[in-house]
Parts: sequence; C-alpha cells; structure tokens
Amino acid sequence: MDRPQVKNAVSFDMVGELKEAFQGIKEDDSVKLLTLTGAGDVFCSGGDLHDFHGDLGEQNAFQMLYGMKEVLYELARFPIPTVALLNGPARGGGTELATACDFRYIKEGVTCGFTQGDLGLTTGWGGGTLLYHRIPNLHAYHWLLSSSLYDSNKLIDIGWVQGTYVDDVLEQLKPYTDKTVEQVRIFKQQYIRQQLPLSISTEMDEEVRRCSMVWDTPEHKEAIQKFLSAE
Ligand SMILES: CC[C@@H](C(=O)O)C(=O)SCCNC(=O)CCNC(=O)[C@H](O)C(C)(C)COP(=O)(O)OP(=O)(O)OC[C@H]1O[C@@H](n2cnc3c(N)ncnc32)[C@H](O)[C@@H]1OP(=O)(O)O
Repeated sequence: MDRPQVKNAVSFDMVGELKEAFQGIKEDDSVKLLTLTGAGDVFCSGGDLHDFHGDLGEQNAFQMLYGMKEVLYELARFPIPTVALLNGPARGGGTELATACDFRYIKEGVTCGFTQGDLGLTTGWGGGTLLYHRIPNLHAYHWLLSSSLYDSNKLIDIGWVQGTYVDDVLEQLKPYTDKTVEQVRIFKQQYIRQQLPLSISTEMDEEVRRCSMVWDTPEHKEAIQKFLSAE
C-alpha cells in the first residue's frame, strides 16, 4: 500500500488496485507467500475518510464497503500463506485488512485498533467476522467493543500477532518460504477447510450490512467532520 501522504488510507482506487494485485499473484504458480505492508511509517489508516465519508446514505455505504469486503474475503481464502507486516499503526479498516491475512508480524511499539467504534461505526469490511477466527472470542469481542489501541506486547498476548520484526523480516519468513509451493498450498487449503468455510462470506456480508445501517448517524457524521476539520 503506497499512499504515505494519507497514511496508506484505502481510497476507491486502491480497492481496485488491491484486487488486481491479488489476481496477478494468484495466477503465478511459482509464488509461495503473499506479504502486505505499508509505505512510510503507517501500515494502513483504514478507509480514506474523503472517499468513505459521512454523506453516503445506507445504500451507497453498503456498495462502497462491499468492495473491500470482497478484498478481505479474497485475502482470507488466498491459496498460499499470507502475512501482514505491520511496519506502523493500523487503524479501523487497516486493522481489518491485517486480520484478513493468515499471520501478522509487527514492529516493536506499534499500536493497532478498530477505531470505527470512535467514529460511531462498527467494522464494515468483514474484518470483525474474521477476527473471531483468529483469536479467542472474548478477546475479539472486547477489542472490537472497546475500540482500544493495543501495542505489540498486548497483540502478541492475545495471539493476533505471531512475532515482532526489525528491518530484515525475510529471516523470520524463512519457515514459510523454505517449503515448496505444493507444500504451502496443501497446508493453506487444510487451514481454510478447518477455519474459513465458504459460509464466512455470508457472515461478512451481514457485517457490511450492519455497518451501513449506522453509516448515516449523527455520531458518524460528526466524527468525520471533526477529523476533516482537523486537517
Ligand atoms: C470506511 C472504512 C471504515 C471501516 O473499516 O469500516 C474505516 O476504516 S473508518 C477510518 C478509520 N481510520 C481512522 O480513524 C484513522 C485516522 N488516522 C489516524 O488515526 C492517524 O492518521 C494515524 C494513522 C494514527 C497516523 O497519525 P499521524 O502519523 O499523526 O498522521 P496524521 O494524523 O497527521 O495524518 C497525516 C495525514 O494523513 C491524513 N489521513 C490519515 N488517516 C486518514 C484516513 N483514514 N483518511 C484520509 N486521510 C487520512 C490526515 O488527514 C493527514 O492529512 P493532512 O493533515 O492533510 O496532512
């Protein structure tokens, strides 16, 4: 993700670019591992609040959120292992996007959180659904409801992060990349069968629908106005 000037906020264009990038990797049978990271000092600051703004109305909000649900669903059931490299903070949909990867490695001290709760929203890209398939249910429920920012130590404690990394992360990814393409594909298919059945797509659709229901609230509009006037 390469929009450092807005902390890698996901714009409408980036939704299409992510889909295109994943399709290209999917078509290359030699690729063993997909990694996702951010340019600059932030992983991803969620939806671009200029694009994903408060005046969309429920129907348009659903259409707009649904595009990223498709990205997260594609990522969650990707045929090879996927790793989010949290080079900096993740906020809102950025934390959902990281949750859609199989594994997460984080730089010391980086904080992540589902800040939608502070904007009068709930998660809207399906990342809340996926979170319940990554960490124990009560941890997932508390983190979503509280919209807390957790640091790297807490994220390792709750099992959302597999480890920390410094600059050269390739060493840490060796246990995945030193296997053959056939091996990694078989292990990933086994994980998907156990953990991410096709029905997860319906649950993620429901999450998008529920978020679009609270899109048009005064609380959300006020939060967006406050953010944009602070720029
Ligand atoms: C629509 C999807 C929805 C969902 O999932 O359902 C969401 O994701 S809602 C969006 C939730 N995200 C946020 O609330 C995060 C907002 N950003 C931040 O908290 C901070 O920017 C940061 C990510 C912690 C980084 O802080 P810092 O390093 O201090 O940078 P600045 O805050 O000064 O930002 C620099 C610059 O970037 C612009 N920016 C940052 N985030 C976004 C964003 N999500 N959308 C649009 N623009 C963003 C910010 O406005 C600054 O711009 P300028 O002032 O013009 O330089």
